[in-house]
Amino acid sequence: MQQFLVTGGATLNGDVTISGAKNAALPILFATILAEQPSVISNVPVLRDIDTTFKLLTMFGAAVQRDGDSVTVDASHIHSQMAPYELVRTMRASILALGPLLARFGHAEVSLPGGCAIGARPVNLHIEGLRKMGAQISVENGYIKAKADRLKGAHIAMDMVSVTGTENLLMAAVLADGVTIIENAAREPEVVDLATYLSAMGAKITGAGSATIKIEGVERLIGAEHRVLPDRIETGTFLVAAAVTGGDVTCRNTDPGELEVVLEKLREAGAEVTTGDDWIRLNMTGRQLKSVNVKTTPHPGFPTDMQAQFTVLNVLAEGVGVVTETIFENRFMHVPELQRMGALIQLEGNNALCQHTTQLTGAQVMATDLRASASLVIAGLVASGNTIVDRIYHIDRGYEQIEHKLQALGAKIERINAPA
Ligand SMILES: CC(=O)N[C@H]1[C@@H](OP(=O)(O)OP(=O)(O)OC[C@H]2O[C@@H](n3ccc(=O)[nH]c3=O)[C@H](O)[C@@H]2O)O[C@H](CO)[C@@H](O)[C@@H]1O
Ligand SMILES: C=C(OP(=O)(O)O)C(=O)O
Repeated sequence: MQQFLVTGGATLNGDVTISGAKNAALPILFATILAEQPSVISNVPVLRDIDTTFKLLTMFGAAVQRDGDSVTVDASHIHSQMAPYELVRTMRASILALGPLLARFGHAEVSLPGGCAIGARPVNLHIEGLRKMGAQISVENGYIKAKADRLKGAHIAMDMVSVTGTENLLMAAVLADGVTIIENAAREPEVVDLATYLSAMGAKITGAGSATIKIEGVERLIGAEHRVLPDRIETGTFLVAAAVTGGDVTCRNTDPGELEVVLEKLREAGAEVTTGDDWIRLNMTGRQLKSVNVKTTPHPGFPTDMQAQFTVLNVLAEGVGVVTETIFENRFMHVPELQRMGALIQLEGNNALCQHTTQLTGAQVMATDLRASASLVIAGLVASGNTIVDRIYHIDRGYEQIEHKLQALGAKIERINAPA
């Protein structure tokens, strides 16, 4: 098992190139299933979740070829519509295979993903939406079994905002017979990116990025080329790392428009943030970090995937910052680990009260999920001495070469093998 060894004290300075967004690349790669011709998807990050997706696509019978950051998927010879538990349990987003397999082949069998460190994460909205479109769905032996000769357009009002739920229904609706309306749809940029790719394939979609999406089903889709949008959460993670180390970092190949709320919070925290078309610079040199209150909500609100990083920021800032998590019921697993590093945090329900902590101290800490791992690395960058972050397979799910990118900015971080 691998670990990160982080030695605190370095100030981050320089440029970092942001990768394509994991949470956009995943649905888009599953959407390639919808066409008989190959699609070419570029700006695909090298990540464990992307490898898992390739394994699933290959298992279905698609031909997947990577050339640099471009991936060609040829789904013309799909022969299996089954996503097994062994793979689904390593990546919840495997549920995104359900909509496209069912829409194109009329049947699909996908393991239930189950809960994870951040919450129970049911998929009832995916199932209810597909049922509304005429699918017969049963859950047997831990598998969702879905059938429909051809899905039918439907009016679906989602009880809660769900990102992958919206994406699954969108991918199902593009080949359905008739018009589908998804109300209370997720408005995340990754949903819009998926809709842009589906439209390039010939889908008829309006309203992506708003709470109501209208889809007019078509008979078939064709292969298309698409460039995945930049990863706003990777961007935000590097910006927080720059802020807490008092550094000056420019994120390149990114999109400031995707993370306006996060940039506003960083300014409120005392950082100088400037932006161009495809870059964001955060300069903290000689400036005082101030605490900020953050409350996670669906886009365009503050993203839950940036909550753990802002928890660390608040611990290091002057004052008391309250971090409120409203999306997931258990997304504070990083808090006990940060407390082991000396962080003054009090948990009260879904609020974390973060008090200024003069000095974090290096410790051996355990990563429990993707963004929790990122927060522990950030804490290690400012802690005294050495921090060892265990179970970094979580971080490898969603951050491309994070140690190399941080090293290039001056951080002292190494990937090491855990003692046997
Ligand atoms: C691969 C991907 O894109 N993952 C993102 C996606 O996860 P994901 O799509 O799984 O998250 P959702 O938006 O679906 O979840 C939001 C909330 O709705 C609940 N819910 C969801 C579906 C459902 O059928 N029933 C239900 O009750 C969830 O338990 C959660 O409390 O959006 C999350 C919220 O922005 C992000 O943290 C994840 O990084
Ligand atoms: C929670 C995340 O991912 P997933 O939905 O794949 O677990 C994330 O990207 O922070």
